[in-house]
Amino acid sequence: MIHFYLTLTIKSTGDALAVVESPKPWVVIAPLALPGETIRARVYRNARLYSYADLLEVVQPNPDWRDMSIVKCKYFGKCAGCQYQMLTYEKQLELKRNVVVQAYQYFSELPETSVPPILSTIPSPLQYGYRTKITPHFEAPPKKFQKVVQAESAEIPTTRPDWLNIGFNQIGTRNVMDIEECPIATPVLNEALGPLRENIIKNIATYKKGVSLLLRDSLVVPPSESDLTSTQASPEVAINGGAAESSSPSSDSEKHICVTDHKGTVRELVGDKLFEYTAGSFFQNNNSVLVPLTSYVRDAISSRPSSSSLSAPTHLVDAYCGSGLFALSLAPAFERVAGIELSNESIRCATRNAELNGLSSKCTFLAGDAANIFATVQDFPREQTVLIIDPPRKGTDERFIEQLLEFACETVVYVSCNVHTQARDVGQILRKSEEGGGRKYVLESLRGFDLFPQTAHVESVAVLRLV
Ligand SMILES: C[S@@+](CC[C@H](N)C(=O)[O-])C[C@H]1O[C@@H](n2cnc3c(N)ncnc32)[C@H](O)[C@@H]1O
Repeated sequence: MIHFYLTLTIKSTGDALAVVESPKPWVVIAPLALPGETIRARVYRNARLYSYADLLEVVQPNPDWRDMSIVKCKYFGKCAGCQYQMLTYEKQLELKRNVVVQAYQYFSELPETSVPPILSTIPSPLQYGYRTKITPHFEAPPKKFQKVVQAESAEIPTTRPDWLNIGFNQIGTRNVMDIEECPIATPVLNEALGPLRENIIKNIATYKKGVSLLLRDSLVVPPSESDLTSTQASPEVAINGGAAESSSPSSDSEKHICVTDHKGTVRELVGDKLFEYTAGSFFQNNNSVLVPLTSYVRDAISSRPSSSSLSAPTHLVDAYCGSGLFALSLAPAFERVAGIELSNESIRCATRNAELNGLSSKCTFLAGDAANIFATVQDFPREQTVLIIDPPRKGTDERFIEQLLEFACETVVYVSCNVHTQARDVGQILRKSEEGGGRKYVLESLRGFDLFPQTAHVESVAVLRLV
């Protein structure tokens, strides 16, 4: 393959974009470069409308933005996990706000007047040491090694052989990089990673296939009722750019362990609610920001315009509910709560979590496609009902949107880890709701949450009201 080496001037962040003007305008995407920088890059793949390049050297850094002295990870720049460690945390939050602005500008197809000013991004209380789940992986041993093993003349490695990399993907490739520690993961996951790696190295002869490991941070024991009231997390947040301090736990209920079995049970506290879920199933990966996130959604629901003559909402529908994070965190403020989720296992956990938190009498959880929820909540009073949507990255679908519009509840809160599909869906909801000529949905507020510090990802919360 022939590689093209280029000097590029960067125009945007995330995976940075540059435009080569000659012989004809052409977009090149390079990782980790910042606007205003000049970089040397090597093109390694051409798509129909653009090319991908490796960053070889930052020829002219952007001194206002780039500060390599604050990078905390020795793998930064090679590992695909983080993109923003060279930026101050304030700058990261500002860039994430811009991602929300641009997503609604380019993907919602809404007129500017329908999109409210995007509010500042809510920071994560922990900016390092926050990730409660990591999934390092390794490839199958090479055939040559497997043959030697079969011939029983294998030398069992005591140190890691050169071909064995246990870690995460290298930027822009499917090659695994060897990773011994991950500063964005919680302390207990980093403590567990070393012994886990040693065990794999010692037993590598027994592996015939590549493996994806799972490490999840869990509380050791369910806290007792008195612990639940005394360990309520503060919703306050700090921007200090510092690593997570691992405070010494004062009771068993504050001790953490690493769960590696996909079927094992993981326990987490979010404020005064205890959640248990199966390690292999979905749960948000940054516990430190979950109280600010769920409190924000609760406050946004209740802060209706003073002109509204409606009484407070009494019914909550949580579509794509997982093991009940939003449904159960918000349940105390509602008379009835209904959740739906595709995964049977998550629904089993949501039902159990309702019991654990004494909320069974008002909560029901159903396994199935999200759009099926509407048939089961026809008796909910629409003017007092709130719908929360938190779909996977691909967003929701037409069937769900059709039924949402027919259901026509007063408030919809759309939470998303992919603001681009959220913008597309919100645009569709607003446009279609106008078609009826009666009441229509408006986008009341929009703001990013930083669930993933040091990366380019942002969680977005959109609040829609029927007017
Ligand atoms: C981003 S997660 C949100 C889960 C939950 N709200 C939380 O914060 O923990 C999306 C969830 O949607 C579920 N899901 C995916 N497709 C679905 C569908 N068509 N209908 C219902 N749930 C679905 C996934 O299993 C996953 O648990």
